[in-house]
Amino acid sequence: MRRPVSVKDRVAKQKQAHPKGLKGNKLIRHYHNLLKEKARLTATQAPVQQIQDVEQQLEAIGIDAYQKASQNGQNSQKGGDSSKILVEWIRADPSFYSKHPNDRPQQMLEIGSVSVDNKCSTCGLFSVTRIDLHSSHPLIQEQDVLTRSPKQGQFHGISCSLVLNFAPPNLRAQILWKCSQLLLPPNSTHPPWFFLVLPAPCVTNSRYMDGATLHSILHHFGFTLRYSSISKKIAYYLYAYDHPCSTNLSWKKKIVHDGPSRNNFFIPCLSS
Ligand SMILES: C[S@@+](CC[C@H](N)C(=O)[O-])C[C@H]1O[C@@H](n2cnc3c(N)ncnc32)[C@H](O)[C@@H]1O
Repeated sequence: MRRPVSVKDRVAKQKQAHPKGLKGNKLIRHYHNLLKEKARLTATQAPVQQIQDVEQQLEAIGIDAYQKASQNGQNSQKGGDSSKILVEWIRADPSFYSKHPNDRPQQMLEIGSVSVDNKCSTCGLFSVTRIDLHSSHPLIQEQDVLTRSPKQGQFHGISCSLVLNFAPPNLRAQILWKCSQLLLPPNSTHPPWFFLVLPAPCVTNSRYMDGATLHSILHHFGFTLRYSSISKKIAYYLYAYDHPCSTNLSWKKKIVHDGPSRNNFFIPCLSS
């Protein structure tokens, strides 16, 4: 049986390697591990010095290098552009894709945008508003989705690809709630849609989360699963926003699959 390696140990091991030497997926993974370590230290009220040490390691890698690595992962030659799947699903479903030209392009919000020429931007179906915590292009607004107001516009669809796993656990439910508010009102015939992409292990190898748990949580936010596809690395989900978001959200964290080599990914939801 493989011994579990804690985030703390993984961070310590990677620290020995010079961060500038890390590339591609290794860099992305290390950056995520540092973010998790920072969240863990902050939650356990660890000494400020330890938190600053992790922050310095994050700075040494730099958000630019992290986003560049994410952009390269989206490169079509590497088959990494998740919006290709989104476009296929939307095109194939008449409830999401009206044949009437007056209904196009649909207004779409891309959260965590690192590229302006991925499939959702070039397919002609959508007019894309792109936001990211750290803009890497003039057509990407620098904005935290949590600070965005529905008054700035409501959307037919939202793409939230590899963002929830990047966000600290305590903000994940807030991001889902915000997405429900930034979509047009729920509709059962022609519903607004929500495209969620997660690293597959968040649902296939988490102690606290599996597909059924994820979809039940998302259902509380107004989303019903329509399409899913899981590869070894990535899980893709398209939800219909077809009922109102619950006002009393509460989901107790409980172990759904136990085992030593599992991760702790979860979406903590507190009742209001
Ligand atoms: C791994 S990258 C994902 C890039 C791309 N969407 C993809 O699927 O490859 C995660 C991005 O989400 C952004 N992000 C995380 N939290 C966010 C928030 N609250 N608001 C806007 N962007 C956020 C980060 O800045 C980062 O660029």
